[in-house]
Amino acid sequence: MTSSSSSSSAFALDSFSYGKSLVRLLRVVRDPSNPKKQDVIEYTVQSLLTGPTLDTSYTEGDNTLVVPTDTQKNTIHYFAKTLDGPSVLCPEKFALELGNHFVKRYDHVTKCTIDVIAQKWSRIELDDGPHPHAFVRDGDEKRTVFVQTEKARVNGQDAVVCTQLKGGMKDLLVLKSSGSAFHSFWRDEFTTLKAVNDRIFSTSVECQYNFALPTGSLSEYLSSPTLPDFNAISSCVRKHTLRVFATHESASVQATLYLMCTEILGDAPTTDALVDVGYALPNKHYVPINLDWAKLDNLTETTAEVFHPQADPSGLIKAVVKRTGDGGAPKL
Ligand SMILES: O=c1[nH]c(=O)c2[nH]c(=O)[nH]c2[nH]1
Repeated sequence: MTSSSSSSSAFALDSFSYGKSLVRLLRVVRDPSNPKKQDVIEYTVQSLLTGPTLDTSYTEGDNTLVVPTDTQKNTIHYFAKTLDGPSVLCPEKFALELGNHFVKRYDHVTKCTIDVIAQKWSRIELDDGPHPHAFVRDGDEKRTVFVQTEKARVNGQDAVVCTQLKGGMKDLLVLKSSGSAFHSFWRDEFTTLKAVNDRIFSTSVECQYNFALPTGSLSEYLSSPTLPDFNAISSCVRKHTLRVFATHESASVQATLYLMCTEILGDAPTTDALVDVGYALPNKHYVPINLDWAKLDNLTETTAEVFHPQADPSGLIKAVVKRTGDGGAPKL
C-alpha cells in the first residue's frame, strides 16, 4: 500500500526528538595569571529536543516551533566559548548547563538530552615537569556523559530539573597475560570450550554510572557548593577499574566486573554521589596458534606464547551494581 492510499488515522506519532549530533569542538582555557599555562578539552556533543507541540513538525510539516538543529549547534559553540574554565572543563557540568538552557529558553521544549564524549588529551610530561600547553593523545579512551533535563514544578515554581545524569568511559583497552581462569562452567552436548586455569584476558572497557539526581531545580544545583566533584569521581572509577583488572585473580569476566563495581561504590566518600555502576565488557579472545607443524608446543597453558587475536566473535559481559537498600530483585 502506498502512503497516499493509506488512512492517516491508522497511525500515531509515538515518540520523537530531534537535534544535532557530532558537534565537535576544542576549547582552550588560559590561566589568567599566566596565559601560556593552558588546559584543553575536546568534545563531541549531541543535543536532542522534544515537546508535545513539536508533533506537527512531523505530521504536518509545520516548522513554526522547530528550533533548527543548526541553532542547537551554534548554542553548543556559544556555551563552549562563554562558560568559565571549571564548567567547560568538566563534561558533566558542560552537559548540565546545555540541558538547563534548552529547556529553560524555549517554552515548547519540555525535555532535552545531551550526550558528551570527551577525547583524551593528557599534558606532556617533560624532565622538568608538565608542559604548560602541550598535550598527547595517549589512548583511545573517552569519558562519556549523558544528561536528561525536563520542565517541572519545584516549590510551586516553573523550573528545569535533571531526570538522568550519567558519567562513564569507553574504549579503554586493557590486556593481562595471566591471572585469569575460566573453568567449572556448564557443560552439555554443545560445549567444546576447554577449562583453563590461566589465560589472556583482554577487554575494551565501557563503564557507565548514575549520579544521585538533584532534588531541586537544575539552576540551584549548578550553583550549589555541594555539587559532586565529577572529575575526581571519573579519576576514581578509572583508577579502580585498572587496579581491579590488573590484580584480581579472575574466575571470569563476570566476577572481575562485579568486583570493579563494588570497589568503586565502596570507595566512600569519593563516590558517595553514585547510585550505581555498570560495565559492558567484551571478552576479546586470543587463541594459541597451533605450531605442531614445526614440532613446537604452543597449545597448552604453560607453553602457549604466540596467540591469534580474534576479531570476532567476542564474549560480551554486562551488569549494573547498585547500593543495597534500593530494593527490588535484579532486573533481567
Ligand atoms: O569469563 C568468561 N565468562 C564467560 O561467560 C565465558 N564464556 C566463554 O566461552 N568464555 C568465557 N569467559
